[in-house]
Amino acid sequence: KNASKRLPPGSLGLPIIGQSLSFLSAMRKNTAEEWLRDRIRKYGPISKMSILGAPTLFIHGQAANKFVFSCDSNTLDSQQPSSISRVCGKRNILELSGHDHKRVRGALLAFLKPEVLKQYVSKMDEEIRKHFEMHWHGKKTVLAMPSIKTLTFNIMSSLIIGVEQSAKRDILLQLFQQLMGGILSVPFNFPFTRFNRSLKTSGKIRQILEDLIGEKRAALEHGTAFPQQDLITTLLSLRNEDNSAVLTDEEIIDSAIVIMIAGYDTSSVLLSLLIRLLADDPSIYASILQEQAEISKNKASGELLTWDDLTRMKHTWSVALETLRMTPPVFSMFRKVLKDFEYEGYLIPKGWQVMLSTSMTHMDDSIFPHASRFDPERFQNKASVPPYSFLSFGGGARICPGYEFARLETLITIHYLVNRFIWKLCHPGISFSREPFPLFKDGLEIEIEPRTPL
Ligand code: HEM
Repeated sequence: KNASKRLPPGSLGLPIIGQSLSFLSAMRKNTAEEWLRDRIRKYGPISKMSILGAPTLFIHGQAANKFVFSCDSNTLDSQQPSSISRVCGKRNILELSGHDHKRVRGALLAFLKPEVLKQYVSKMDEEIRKHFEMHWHGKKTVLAMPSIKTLTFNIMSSLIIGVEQSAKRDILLQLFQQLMGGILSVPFNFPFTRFNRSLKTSGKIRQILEDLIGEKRAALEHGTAFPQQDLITTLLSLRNEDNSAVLTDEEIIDSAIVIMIAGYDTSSVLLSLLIRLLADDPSIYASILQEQAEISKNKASGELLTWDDLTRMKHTWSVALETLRMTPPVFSMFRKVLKDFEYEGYLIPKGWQVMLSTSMTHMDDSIFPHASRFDPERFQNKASVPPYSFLSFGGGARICPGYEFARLETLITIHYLVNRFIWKLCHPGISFSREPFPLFKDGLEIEIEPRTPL
């Protein structure tokens, strides 16, 4: 056979199931990195397998990451399980490609870019303080992970769809939690399946968002809302040269659903990991407290944080980035193969998917020296992190547009946490399973004490 027509080494396993069950079980046991390491030992950094219903090319290394993130979108594009498009809508950003993807992404960034988000620091600050005052102060123990999930949802709700503290927001939180339950499920739409429940919930959320769009459009027309009030008003206000809308209502609804999902679970994982780290490591806790106390020292009681304050939280953000390196919430990324291509002499057929592992890259000693050592100094100087090697926010045309949003909410939350509380884990040494995002089985239960009175 012609060398250029060889398929990569490895096995596609059993029909349909392939290696899915063993991979998902490793994810749950938090040993997926070992699982992939074993493959690399056996087959090298390029191999084939079959997971999540498709033949898969697994590639590892900085050059592999560069290849995937800079590949043209006619060859490789976003790959999502079909349950996601059914639940989130077929015009959501993850499903769009080429020009449509660029247009919707550009529209989202009109709100998510730093120049706009900097105006929302005080709004996030109020939301975060209120959360701690209502749910943490006066308590002896807290289930930190669910509590932080509620917090990040509330921040998203208030800034992204403009729904602030109200019965409607509580309903939306419940609906989104139900939606998440079936978003990564086998898409069989029979009564009582997780998928069926998610689809029904998605219908209810869409109705609420449709009504919201109607209210916001009217408010913009009457001048009682302003264009950059939240993401939805921003999207409704974007116009082409001929005054036509840049996004359809369907695209606005689908994008809002995806953004709410993409934004709140990932950020809550990062914050939960930080809460565990700071409980476990007194020296990191002390170094963060020192930076944060320095910032509060110059503020009057009750004064809100500003954008400038956040730019001074460099060490805290380095600790967060190092946490994301050691435990990336998104373990691996997938791309769909849209046409045959050749990779390192192997044929990769149309219809396959390509998988990259973030964790494997982050734990590669040739990229991050002494990779298993927690060292926030690596991120003090951005230039010292080699390109295509820090993948927690992805890369290329689909790199996470929520980076700045996540940075702001993380820094403000950590500021109030360390200034106001001392905490320890109720179950030291507690680990998490990946479902697919890291989930602490005990809810990350902590014992808390106030550091300063309110
Ligand atoms: C610590 C927090 C976060 C992490 C670790 C994270 C991680 C990621 C990753 C890895 C991707 C790329 C996936 C791929 O290429 O297959 C991504 C995409 C995305 N993220 Fe985030 N994210 C975070 C927060 C957010 C927030 C707060 C928002 C919204 C406000 C957001 C919105 C999105 C969207 C819309 C995409 C899809 C982009 C596209 O397809 O062009 N993310 N995120």
